[in-house]
Amino acid sequence: MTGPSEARHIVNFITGNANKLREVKEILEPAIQVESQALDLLEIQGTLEEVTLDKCRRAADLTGGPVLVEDTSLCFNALGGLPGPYIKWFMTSIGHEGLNNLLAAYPDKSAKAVCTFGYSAGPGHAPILFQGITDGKIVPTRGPATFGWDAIFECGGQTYAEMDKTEKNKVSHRGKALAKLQAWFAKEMTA
Ligand SMILES: Nc1ncnc2c1ncn2[C@H]1C[C@H](O)[C@@H](COP(=O)(O)OP(=O)(O)OP(=O)(O)O)O1
Ligand SMILES: [Mg+2]
Repeated sequence: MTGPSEARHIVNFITGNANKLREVKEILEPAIQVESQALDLLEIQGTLEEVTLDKCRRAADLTGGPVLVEDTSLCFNALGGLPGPYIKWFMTSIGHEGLNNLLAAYPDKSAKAVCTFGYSAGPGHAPILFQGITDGKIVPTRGPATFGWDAIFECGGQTYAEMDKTEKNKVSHRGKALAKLQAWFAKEMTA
């Protein structure tokens, strides 16, 4: 319960991606108010967790305050988890068709979409991670190609691009990770 005298939780979500920001707002608001700064944070090489931890520390140092960051990976099981955190560069360079072609040599088209959020209370505070994973498979493009690789990731018979927003947020890697973050914030608020 939030009374008029109680401060509502506000997060400063640091991202350069407007679509991510829209999804995060759709899921978290109104319970958690989402503010944002569009900074292009340097991303290191490493595991999904290492990439987000480093991104979160960098964002806290740059803004000097509490921050939320997120990193999205798309892991092909036949390729030992690649492209993983490097999906953005693969998307930009070879696109939907190229990503499908990468799997042409393998019967296994299964993939995992992994979303890792990092929250830090500010510079010097250890980031806390919240991860969500959705299993699916890589298919030729279906649905409007408006957000990254949405149109080639199928789960439950539909690609992310074919789902309506509410439906996608319920099953998506981002929705699952944010459910964990919401539960953590709810505990913090009552602590
Ligand atoms: N739910 C999604 N559906 C489709 N594509 C997605 C989704 N989430 C992220 N992507 C895309 C956007 C990027 O090309 C790539 C993830 O790279 P990532 O570094 O996490 O994002 P980004 O660089 O665009 O934003 P940020 O500034 O938050 O790092 O996957
Ligand atoms: Mg990025």
